[in-house]
Amino acid sequence: MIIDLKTYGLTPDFERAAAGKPHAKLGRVVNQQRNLYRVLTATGELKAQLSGKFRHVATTQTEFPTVGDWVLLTALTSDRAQIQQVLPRRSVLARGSVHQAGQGQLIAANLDTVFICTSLNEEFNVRRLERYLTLAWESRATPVIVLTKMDLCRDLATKMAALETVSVGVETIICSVKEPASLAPLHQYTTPGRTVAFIGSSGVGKSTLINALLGRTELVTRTIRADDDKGRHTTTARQLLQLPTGGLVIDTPGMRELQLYAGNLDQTFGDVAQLATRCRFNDCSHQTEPGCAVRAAVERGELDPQRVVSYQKLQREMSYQDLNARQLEQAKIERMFGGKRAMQQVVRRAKKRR
Ligand SMILES: Nc1nc2c(ncn2[C@@H]2O[C@H](COP(=O)(O)OP(=O)(O)OP(=O)(O)O)[C@@H](O)[C@H]2O)c(=O)[nH]1
Ligand SMILES: [Zn+2]
Repeated sequence: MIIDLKTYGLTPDFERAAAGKPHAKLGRVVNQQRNLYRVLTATGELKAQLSGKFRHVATTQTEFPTVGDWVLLTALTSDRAQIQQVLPRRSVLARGSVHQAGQGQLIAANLDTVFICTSLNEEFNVRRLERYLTLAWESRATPVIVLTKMDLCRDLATKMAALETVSVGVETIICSVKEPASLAPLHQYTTPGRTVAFIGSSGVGKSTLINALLGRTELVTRTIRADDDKGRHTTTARQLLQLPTGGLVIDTPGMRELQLYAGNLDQTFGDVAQLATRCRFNDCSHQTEPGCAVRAAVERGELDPQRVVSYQKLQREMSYQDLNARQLEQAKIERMFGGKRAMQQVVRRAKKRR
């Protein structure tokens, strides 16, 4: 069997990166189950594990392969191989602080587009969308907002207006699987060799959309899935699937479990960050400090106070990501009591009272 890896997204960049190792096999990770990977190579699919050296040398989570990665392998038997190296990624979707600390949990690599799905019925929530956007920007793939279940939406104009406050510079696609023509804009991102993924809360219609793009019922949607049936996938061995348009879609369990993590605050909260530069104090918390430009904007009615709350929440979470357990405890104490000494006083006073 000879497979043209270009149909699996191979680009000249990856070819060049592999050229230095002519004896190694080049392949793309199409499935990961713990330490067991399935890798598609020009001569077929191989079951692969990490080489001893790889495990020995790797120090952070982000160095390990994930679905979508291009890897170099040495074959052991006709269907088994060892992964020697992960080629530099074009993008990587992760939760946690991959880019700062290298310890985030990888979800998928080498994506061109991340479709952020949110349904136009009761699920619609701009703040949540904002967080998914942050995550997508961090990945270095291009985010595209997909508003699903248009057929169930009665106040599109209100929702679009709310959306515009956070979606600057991001294309938005409004669609419904009930109207196949509305899915056409998705196809421009799934041209041959391009890789996409769908993220968003449970039930917004990700599986339904992927099935529609695949033209077959590959993924079990909520309507089909019985209540006691835990598994969402049918017998699919691949988490990276080819679409009839020639594009590729990655759908891993991690993508479904994606927790909302903060990333580049300035990207999604550009307006707040801009205002904050005009606060009198550099480390202004925008709560009680004099000369706070952020609070002033809220008071003038120019900035949604809810947005400031989200910004501060994300800011706190971000600083948390890089702290170890002990530092976390310290930070918590500081927030509650204004420092360790203050806490000790609180404790002493409490003891005295007893
Ligand atoms: N009316 C309407 N229903 C839809 C549409 N898209 C999906 N649904 C329904 O929404 C429900 C959830 O769809 P799924 O595709 O399973 O949602 P999901 O995002 O994959 O959910 P998880 O697997 O839990 O992450 C199903 O009952 C679908 O039939 C749509 O465009 N219009
Ligand atoms: Zn301030």
